[in-house]
Amino acid sequence: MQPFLADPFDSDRLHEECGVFGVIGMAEAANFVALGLHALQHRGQEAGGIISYHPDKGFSSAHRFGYVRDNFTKASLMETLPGEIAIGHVRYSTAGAKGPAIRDVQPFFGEFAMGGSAIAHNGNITNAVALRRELIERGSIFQSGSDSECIIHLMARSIQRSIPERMKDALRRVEGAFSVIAMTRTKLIGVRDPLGVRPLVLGRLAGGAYALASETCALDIIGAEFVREIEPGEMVVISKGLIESSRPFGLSAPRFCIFEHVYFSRPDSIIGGRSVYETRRQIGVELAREAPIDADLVCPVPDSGTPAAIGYAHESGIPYGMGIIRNQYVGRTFIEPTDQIRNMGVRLKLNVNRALVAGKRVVLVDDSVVRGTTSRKMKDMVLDAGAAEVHFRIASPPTAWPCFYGVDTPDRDKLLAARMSPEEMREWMGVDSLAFVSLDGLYRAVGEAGGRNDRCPQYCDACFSGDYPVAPFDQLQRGFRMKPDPMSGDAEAQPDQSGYEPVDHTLTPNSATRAAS
Ligand SMILES: O=P(O)(O)OC[C@H]1O[C@H](OP(=O)(O)OP(=O)(O)O)[C@H](O)[C@@H]1O
Ligand SMILES: NC(=O)CC[C@H](N)C(=O)O
Ligand code: SF4
Ligand SMILES: [Mg+2]
Repeated sequence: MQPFLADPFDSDRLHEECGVFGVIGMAEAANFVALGLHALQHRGQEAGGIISYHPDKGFSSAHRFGYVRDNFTKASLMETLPGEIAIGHVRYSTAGAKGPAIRDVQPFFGEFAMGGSAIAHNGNITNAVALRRELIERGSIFQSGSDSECIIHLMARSIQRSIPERMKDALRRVEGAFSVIAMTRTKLIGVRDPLGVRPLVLGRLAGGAYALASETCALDIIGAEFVREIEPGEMVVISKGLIESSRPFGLSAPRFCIFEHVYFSRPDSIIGGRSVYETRRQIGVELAREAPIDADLVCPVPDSGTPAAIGYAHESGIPYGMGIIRNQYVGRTFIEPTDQIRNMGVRLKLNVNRALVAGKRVVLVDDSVVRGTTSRKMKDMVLDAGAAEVHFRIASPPTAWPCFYGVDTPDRDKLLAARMSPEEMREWMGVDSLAFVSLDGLYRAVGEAGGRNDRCPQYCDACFSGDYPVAPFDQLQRGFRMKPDPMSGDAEAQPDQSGYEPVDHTLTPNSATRAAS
């Protein structure tokens, strides 16, 4: 039996995608990092790590599997992480060993001529396989199977004289998505890729201390004031209470991940000046306008479907109720269950509130459909409980393409929307009606009144549209076929509405990058 297994019941879902946090200028900085990582736990539950620096004791590090609360709360461990500067990482892997491997857990550390440096990366490097091959051929000795380790080796090869300059050199060679927090003996560094696919924010604490975090909810937990987002393509270097900003990359139009608004970020975070909760509620409003239905009750699939269900109920005037109750104690640290328990699937996490749904025409609202497992099982459970009708409303467009930018997505042939039209999905789920918010509706909900600008999309929405803002180099090398560009005149080559074409499904982000390690 394995001591730790990522949620055995959702091995084929979209998984979260790492959280990063750093503090400079606070005594016992590692304790603040532990709190920040705890607030970011939803972004990765596989493992976590913290590195700190103390002038007398040098760099110290701890990497552990499992939840932050089970590891980084023990005084005996936290005492080993002294100093006023520290960074940390919670991980859901997109690369590296298949199965838990402590050597892949971040932050990573490197010793350079001008001193040590540690980095923590959220995102996924789309040319990591190629970079790794090149680096190994030139003599680099990799310690892990992670894509993120390439950054340390590229820094080691740079001829620049300071660590921030070496980071710039390194990151100019890296393609894909990265929000990186780094530290030296005296500096805290934050940088976002030119498209700003993944989030990163700056916070201020009393006495000239600063924090960098994936989301604002992690600033709230330590009482830091939100200052601003790190801009796409920006690097900030914080030292002695001063912040230096630079733009190491050429200018590009930003393409923030729209799925952060739909699902990944916490609803109490603020992204792009917008409350994530309010955006999700607004998606529900758009859904109710686009896909109205005559029904008696609107129920969220908790927790992630809740704000959209509130919006749907408000806009439609149909009463809202908690027809599905989530067991808050279902964790992700189960030991491997027997097949019998595994087959119970979502039943262990979600249960129907029979008294509420019996005899009613129920609208179930969820944030996304990936494999369709949740929706299909929920429909059965709600009907078993005596509901008269079940209608599904989904607060995102059909997820038909894998993410190569830091979200662990199932193989493409397991994505329901890659194989079926919405009507086929409805039939397969066995529900009375099924509707997804349109891409334009989603864009309106995130504040783009005119919807999606197809010529220059305002967000990354590749998992819905197949329009990848950064060509996934390693994947293309391994046979992944992108949807033909409609602007190039090849559009007729598309086989169906979702753009599905059978591809080599062994080449998912994980297996592809893992194969190289
Ligand atoms: O179509 P499927 O393959 O079933 O995946 C979709 C479901 O997965 C996610 O929930 P999940 O239960 O993983 O996590 P949550 O508790 O954060 O909503 C998402 O919110 C959907 O409910
Ligand atoms: N989900 C992430 O952001 C993962 C970061 C990095 N690619 C890793 O596998 O560890
Ligand atoms: S492909 Fe989807 S999940 Fe991945 S970055 Fe783009 S919008 Fe986000
Ligand atoms: Mg869910």
